Amino acid sequence: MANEDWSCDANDAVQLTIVQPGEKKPTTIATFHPQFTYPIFGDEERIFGYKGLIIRLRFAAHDLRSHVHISYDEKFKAVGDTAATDLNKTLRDWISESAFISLPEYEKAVQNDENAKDFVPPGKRVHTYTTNGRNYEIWAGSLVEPDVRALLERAQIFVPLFIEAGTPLATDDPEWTLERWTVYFVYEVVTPPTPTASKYSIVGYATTYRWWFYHNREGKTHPTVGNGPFPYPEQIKFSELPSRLRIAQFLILPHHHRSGHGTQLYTTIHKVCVEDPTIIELTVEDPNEAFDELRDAADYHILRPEFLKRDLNINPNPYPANTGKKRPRLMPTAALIPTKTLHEIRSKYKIAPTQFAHILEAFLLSRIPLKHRAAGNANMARLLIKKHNAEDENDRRYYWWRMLVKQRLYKRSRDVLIQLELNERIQKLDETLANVEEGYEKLLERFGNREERIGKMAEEEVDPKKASMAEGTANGAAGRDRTKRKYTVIEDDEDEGEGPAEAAKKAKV
Ligand SMILES: CC(=O)SCCNC(=O)CCNC(=O)[C@H](O)C(C)(C)COP(=O)(O)OP(=O)(O)OC[C@H]1O[C@@H](n2cnc3c(N)ncnc32)[C@H](O)[C@@H]1OP(=O)(O)O
Repeated sequence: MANEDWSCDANDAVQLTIVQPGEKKPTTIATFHPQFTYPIFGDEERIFGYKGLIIRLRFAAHDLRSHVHISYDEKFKAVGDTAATDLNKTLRDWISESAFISLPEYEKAVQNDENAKDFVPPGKRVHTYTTNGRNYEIWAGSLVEPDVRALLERAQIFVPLFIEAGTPLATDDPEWTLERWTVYFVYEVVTPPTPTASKYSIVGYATTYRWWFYHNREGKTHPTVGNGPFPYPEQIKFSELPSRLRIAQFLILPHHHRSGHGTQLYTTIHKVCVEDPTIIELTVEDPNEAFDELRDAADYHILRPEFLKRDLNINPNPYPANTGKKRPRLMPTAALIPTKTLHEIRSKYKIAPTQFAHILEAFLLSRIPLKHRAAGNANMARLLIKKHNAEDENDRRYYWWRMLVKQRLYKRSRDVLIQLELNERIQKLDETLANVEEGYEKLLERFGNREERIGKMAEEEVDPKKASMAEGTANGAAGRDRTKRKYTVIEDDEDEGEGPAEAAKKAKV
């Protein structure tokens, strides 16, 4: 029989189920398939040797107590070296031994869990919110805490299954390094299904770690080498050194997608950063497209009120009146935008430089009326002739907006660009600008739609508290026409000069 007949799609075969105690035995809250299985079953994401294979991974909704159950109609009888994949062996590398008990034993343990009623997520509660009349809590705890580690160990199987190039954290590292990590758990607070069941039901989680922030000690005295004993007598606490906070893994379970939980979780982590004087900046380790979109929308929501308060806009007349027709060679950046104020805002909100530039550029674009932008069919040929001498001040603003973005893009990729012929360099920069601009237009459209929806809900005299909480849900209806940030030659990565080399999404403790 051909090999294909005995091979099946691993993403279809694996089914994840969230369970909770029921009247007599556990019931299913949700079942979903993984997005990826290549870390477990290889690049082809196929499993050989079974017909009708189902690998069911069960998780208790509150503490993620796990269970592996494998069933199939037929198994391939080994011929020489060709044998069916040893599923028990393969899965044991990823899931703890305790998950390999019999199904009745597992169901009994979930159904009769005496501790479930008193379960509270580990760490401390840092945020609560309501969406669509349902209540949620976000809890955060250090990886040093054993109960945080225990829960994370059970949750980590979701990393290879849902985060591309994600690897589970090593939780057995020394305490001083575990101290750098904080884990955030999102839970729904439900009416317990039975008198002994938990009121907590998992929604998602994120891990963050502190990364040393090198201070540019400009103008300050240089540190000197001391002759004191080493290690230092007073203990250095890594959780208190000036740091960047980096989001490593971020996951909302599929049955809770597009309800605003990711936004709530990100915004909570951001708020914690802003309130912590030892954290200088919030960064993200190798974000994917969906996370980029989430972060852009959330950061835009955070920064827009501040930008509006400061009435930020591009100065359409950056040159002094006596400049005449001759244009100075240098970009008049400081005359176009208030660079000092922007630096203050960025430091206050602790947004990484490139991310801040994205949000600022999108905002400045939004201040130019649509008909003066490419997206509103502005007369580009005319603009490219008239440049900063265009009669209409919004045309001049748009000209300068394009120049500001090009300036940033050029600075970031100077090394690549200077190797190209001038014409090619200009063309690549123009193409990249067009892609970046397209991304901003989409962000603005999504943001506008969302604000409109929220406005409508308020008009319909929905309870105002509910309307604001429902923001996340309202998000769900926005346009689905998405593109990844596209760069022609220019890679636009995080601004983390001395971050660890993370080619893959590899979390290092
Ligand atoms: C640092 C990292 O770990 S990167 C990896 C991120 N994690 C993953 O990809 C794991 C699997 N996916 C997930 O966990 C979730 O889909 C997340 C975290 C990406 C998004 O969580 P959600 O709770 O669904 O996001 P939320 O409802 O707050 O959406 C907010 C905005 O994010 C963007 N967004 C969310 N999901 C997607 C998606 N799949 N594709 C594109 N944009 C998305 C949208 O702009 C959305 O607003 P909209 O709904 O108004 O269009």
